[in-house]
Amino acid sequence: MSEALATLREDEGAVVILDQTRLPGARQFCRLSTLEQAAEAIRVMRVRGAPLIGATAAYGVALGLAEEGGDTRLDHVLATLGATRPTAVNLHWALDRMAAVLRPLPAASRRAVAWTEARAIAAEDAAANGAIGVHGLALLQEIHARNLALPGAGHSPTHDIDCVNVMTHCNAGWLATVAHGTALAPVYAAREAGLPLHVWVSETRPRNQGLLTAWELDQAGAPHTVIADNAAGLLLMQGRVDCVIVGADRIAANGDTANKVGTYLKALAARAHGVPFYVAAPLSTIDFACFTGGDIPIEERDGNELGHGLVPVANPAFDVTPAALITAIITERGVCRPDQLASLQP
Ligand SMILES: CSC[C@H]1O[C@H](OP(=O)(O)O)[C@H](O)[C@@H]1O
Repeated sequence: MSEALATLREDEGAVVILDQTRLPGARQFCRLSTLEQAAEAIRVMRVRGAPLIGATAAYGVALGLAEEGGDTRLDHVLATLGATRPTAVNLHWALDRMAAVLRPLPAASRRAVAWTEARAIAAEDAAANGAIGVHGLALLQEIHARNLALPGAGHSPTHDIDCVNVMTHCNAGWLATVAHGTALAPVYAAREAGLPLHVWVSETRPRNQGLLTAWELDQAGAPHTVIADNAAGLLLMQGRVDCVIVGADRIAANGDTANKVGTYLKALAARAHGVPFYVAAPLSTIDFACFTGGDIPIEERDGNELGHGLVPVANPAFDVTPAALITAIITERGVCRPDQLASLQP
């Protein structure tokens, strides 16, 4: 991916982000120079996606300490950023990590160290997602080999058996991270490996992040088809999906997973039709302090995103998929069953 496509980069004491509220129509960049600008960018989803929200919050701490770094200021900076969005644990994980590094330091040295730590969080996210791509590719290669061994391979009435058909929900591509993406990382790795692949892209109402996924895949020259969210069940029933791969905003210790609203319905339909359902996420998205999905705060966003003020609406931004419906979780440390997460605990 070229630098010009980067979601977030440093620029002389500020942070330049790709404004995702302008995509897919326009590729517009925003310069964040203050704590308030960083908080607003997260809150209104100029940057979005759990890992990218975490990295942006980390840089937001550095921006917030530009003038002074005393305890009161640090508390205000952490509270301001922590109040932006509740569900993606990466935001709170990043702020906790920044606090742990900065609190023991004298106020005068906190600013420089904050930039260094934010830079490390961003670099670690990119590396983790690259590894997710490698582990996810192995799964796709297994599916491809299994398909080719099927009787009548290549003569499916509904789709090309030689091609691995992946379904995804929302956007968990490089736009949602510092680099590579999570759910789309195996897709990009498959492209590089020459594995024939097609992606069913769920539009993902009401913010239609699926169109971000389509924009990404178009940029990559990856075959894809956008579908209405409600069409997923038919495609799964018709045998036109070989696996579902989604991202995550918070994975509880038991493997229950919060992700964009609509994920749970796809998991139910996938299980009903024997299609493997994978969650792809870095370890920074696993919240071991959260025992089950019932403990995950679900963000309720402004109803105007859905009803435009004309009708009464409910607008939960996420839902929780029970671990029992998740075939495996693809992390930078490998692929594991939801009931094996404890082995990944730091
Ligand atoms: C790689 S995490 C992507 C994750 O975040 C998205 O939520 P939002 O667009 O509201 O930030 C969605 O749940 C994606 O799966």
